[in-house]
Amino acid sequence: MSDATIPPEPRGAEPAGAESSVSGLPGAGQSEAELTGVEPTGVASAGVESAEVGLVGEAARLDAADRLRAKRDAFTLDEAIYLDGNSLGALPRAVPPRLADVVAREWGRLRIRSWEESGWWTAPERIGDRVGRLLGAAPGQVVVGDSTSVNVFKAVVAAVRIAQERGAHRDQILVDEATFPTDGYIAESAARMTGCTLRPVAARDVPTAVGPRTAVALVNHVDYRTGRLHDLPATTAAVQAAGALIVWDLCHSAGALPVGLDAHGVDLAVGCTYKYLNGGPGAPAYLYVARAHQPRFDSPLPGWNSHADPFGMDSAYTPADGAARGRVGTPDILSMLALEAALEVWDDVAIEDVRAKSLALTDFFLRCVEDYVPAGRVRSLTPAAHAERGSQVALRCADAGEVMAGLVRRGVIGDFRRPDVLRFGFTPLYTGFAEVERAARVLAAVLREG
Ligand SMILES: Cc1ncc(COP(=O)(O)O)c(C=O)c1O
Ligand SMILES: Nc1c(O)cccc1C(=O)C[C@H](N)C(=O)O
Repeated sequence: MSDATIPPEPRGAEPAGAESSVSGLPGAGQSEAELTGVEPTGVASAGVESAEVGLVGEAARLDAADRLRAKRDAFTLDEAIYLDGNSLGALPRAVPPRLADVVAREWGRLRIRSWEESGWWTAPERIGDRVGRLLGAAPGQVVVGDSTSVNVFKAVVAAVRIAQERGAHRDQILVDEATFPTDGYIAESAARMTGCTLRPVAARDVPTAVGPRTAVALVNHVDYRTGRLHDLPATTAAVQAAGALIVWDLCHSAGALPVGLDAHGVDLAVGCTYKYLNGGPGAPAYLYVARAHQPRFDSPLPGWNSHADPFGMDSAYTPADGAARGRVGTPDILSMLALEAALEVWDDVAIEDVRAKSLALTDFFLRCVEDYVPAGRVRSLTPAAHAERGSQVALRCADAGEVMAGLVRRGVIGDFRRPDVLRFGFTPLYTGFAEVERAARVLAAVLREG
């Protein structure tokens, strides 16, 4: 980042233990007016400044009380304020040495022996169990591999097949109408392949839209655009009461909040590992098939890796038992073992603590935005109610593209979703409250400039 600049903390704010926001940054030494484009003597500035003093102090107190604070050291981060972990999580420090060992020793020296001696062959299920723990799934139900898109395909087609065994009249797939596009595209193709029709409905209306003709409902746990958290227990119960199956896309909830797959009796779920699980760009995704469905899980992609005896090289397909039935072809070992190393950071972390901090971070950001940002410039699309909020804040803003570019220039990394959404993701393992306050302060400065 060549020109990361953060408006200085207000005079009088000396947060004990808080990181310095300016020293060492390219913006250090510039006046507030130079950084923000606002004269500090202005009326608005004076009002904002007194609010800042309180919020800077509060951020310091929240950071000091944060039980997850030390986890930040487990990641490679710099002076930029990284609020894009809901797109690509930061690099865990454990990954580079582990990958170096995998390449030099396991691949370089052990070569083909590593499939067995280094545990490569069983990595999809082993790492699946590790992901499963964070999703509330008992061992043996999650397999890691492929992309989320591919796992959506496997899950939806297999779920339709199970539903149609119950009754051939089940010929509708419900899909969350605001879904991340890939789920919609794949559900549409799955519908054509299985003789179903696709019915887009709002996620909150799935419980009332589901009926005797529904085979499957495919719903996002957290909406990628607004950050709205959908009601997984109630939606799952309603879909199942109608005799259909539910498939949840957990991309934006895994690693951010408790999901409770087993506790809520979810049928199938998919998700990626490169967001809050920090598995790296293109890290393998996962597929959860509840144990009760595994014997009937009829994969539309029955590759040799999911065969009961892969090295039997039999021309007839016999599916493996358990989660391995969700495998397809040779696992992407380098990415998979990078993910395994990335997951070590979770070993002593309770997802409930992560959720508590996530809500505190998003609450605090919303308050700072409310206090700092000129009235009427942004509107939050993210629900205020905790029960309806994931781990991101989405702000509607007319000139969102330029505003996000301005934020990134000043070292606040969020993302822009067309046409008018500023998205800020909060990763409790490495995001601090002082950063949140500074991000809101920079946002206000960029908006005043604009
Ligand atoms: C909800 C959701 N589903 C699916 C995907 C994409 O899946 P894939 O990993 O196949 O690109 C994303 C993000 O890219 C997403 O946010
Ligand atoms: N998967 C991504 C990629 O390969 C490039 C850029 C962004 C992504 C994303 O994950 C986007 C993300 N799912 C979203 O919520 O918008």
